[in-house]
Amino acid sequence: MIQVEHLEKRYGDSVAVQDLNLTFPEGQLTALLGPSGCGKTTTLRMINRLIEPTGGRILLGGQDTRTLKPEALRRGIGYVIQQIGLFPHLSVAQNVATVPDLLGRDRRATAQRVDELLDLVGLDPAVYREKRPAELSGGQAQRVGVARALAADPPVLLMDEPFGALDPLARDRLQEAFRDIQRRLGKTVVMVTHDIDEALRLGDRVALMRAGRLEQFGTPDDLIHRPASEFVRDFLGEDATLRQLAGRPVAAFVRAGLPSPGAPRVQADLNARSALSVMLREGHDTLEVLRGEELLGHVAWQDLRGKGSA
Ligand SMILES: Nc1ncnc2c1ncn2[C@@H]1O[C@H](COP(=O)(O)OP(=O)(O)OP(=O)(O)O)[C@@H](O)[C@H]1O
Repeated sequence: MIQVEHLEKRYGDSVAVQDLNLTFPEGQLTALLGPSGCGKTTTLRMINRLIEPTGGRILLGGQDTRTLKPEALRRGIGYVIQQIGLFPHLSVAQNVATVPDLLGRDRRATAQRVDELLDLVGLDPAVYREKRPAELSGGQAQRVGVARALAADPPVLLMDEPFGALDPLARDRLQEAFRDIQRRLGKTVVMVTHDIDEALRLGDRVALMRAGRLEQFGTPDDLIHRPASEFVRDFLGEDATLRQLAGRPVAAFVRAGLPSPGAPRVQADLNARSALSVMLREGHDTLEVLRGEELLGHVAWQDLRGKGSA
């Protein structure tokens, strides 16, 4: 758990972050969202003391981060940025092993862990272990960056626009993979993004900032259905529910029971927003949902409308 209390960062007369108070819950992913220049990156970098606050404090597991040496603090916190900065002269495996090597961990155990992590992020170790960063696509390099951040098994991960530089397809895939990993490993993640879809889709919690202050902190559902201000409502936009539907498979809305005759058929992994489009296009308020050949059940119009966040 990371507690932020009255956090402030001033640069001369200008204030980047102002009286920020919030708690990043343990084992959850919190998205830091907001317009350009609102203080997201500054907040993130104050957590691992790449930037020193000018006021307030941050508690990590109850301990004031100012009482720790920055290097020691950072060893317990993974950090992933958009330009991940892999070492070009080292192999993928050596890149992932950077921190365990630094900590003097057993070589053989580290090698095994590297393979496990490559596997976890969806890169076949036998194929990628010995490659150099220059031989990787952007998405693959980003996966290596995530594996490297996980290598020291830090309880906390800070991520700054980690998927920002990827094309939409690669981004979707890596987002999904990362979400899975995060749930499985129970890491506490703070992720800066300016992408509303990404925040609503990946965040257990979303902290929406505006001009250095916290505008709203809550679940995606809270922000969409109970916006704390006009700013929140405007920022998320009219189609906030649709946005959230886009991030969920139609399978999440399936109910058992007999479908209406002639209902169009869709596959379970189709996103719910597209399922809604199929209903509109076909003029049916029900769809049959299949996984492969198997009928899972059906989904109805009212199950999707207004329930993007249910
Ligand atoms: N070193 C610095 N000196 C002076 N001002 C700075 C410095 N770093 C950041 N700022 C200012 O602090 C404010 C917050 O910057 P920050 O990078 O945290 O914003 P952000 O929300 O991450 O923006 P973006 O989404 O564009 O990356 C901005 O107005 C920025 O101009």
